[in-house]
Amino acid sequence: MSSITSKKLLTLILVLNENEQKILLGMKKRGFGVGLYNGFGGKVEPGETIEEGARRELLEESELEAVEMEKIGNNLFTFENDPVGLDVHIYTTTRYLGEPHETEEMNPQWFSYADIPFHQMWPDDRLWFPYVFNKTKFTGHFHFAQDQKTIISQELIAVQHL
Ligand SMILES: Cc1cc(-c2ccco2)c2oc(N)nc2c1
Repeated sequence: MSSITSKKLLTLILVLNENEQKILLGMKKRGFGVGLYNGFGGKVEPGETIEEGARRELLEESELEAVEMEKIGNNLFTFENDPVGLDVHIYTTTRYLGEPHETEEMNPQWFSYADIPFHQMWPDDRLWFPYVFNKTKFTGHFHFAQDQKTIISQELIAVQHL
């Protein structure tokens, strides 16, 4: 049972090449989640919408500009003995401009849907990525042990609207 007293608002954007059934993931080069592949994203700045924040982070971290984005999910991540939860708003984009390039934060790489490196990603990803590929909107709550690696409990619900 998590007893958070505050939440940090974060974004995560997944770039999909639907024709080739590939997803663009970034290898995180520093900071929180370093050494793991993930979508692109980060904090929402004051004065920007969550979607604008997601678009900005994608551009900063991959040099791609999302033309359209679809809201696909919302995950709450909580940790044992930590009063701050992470409220992560998740988007996909299939229409984007530019080519992905390595940046200070991320080293981008395309993966076939069948070859996603889940063993080098956050352990929750393998649970909710199928919702993304099926375009099923979802809300999730993943409660982590203090090691930030082990999921103690989880809830994942398909929803009609986010
Ligand atoms: C605990 C946790 C955090 C994040 C995160 C940090 C910043 C944006 O997302 C995750 O991202 C994914 N895919 N699983 C995650 C688990």
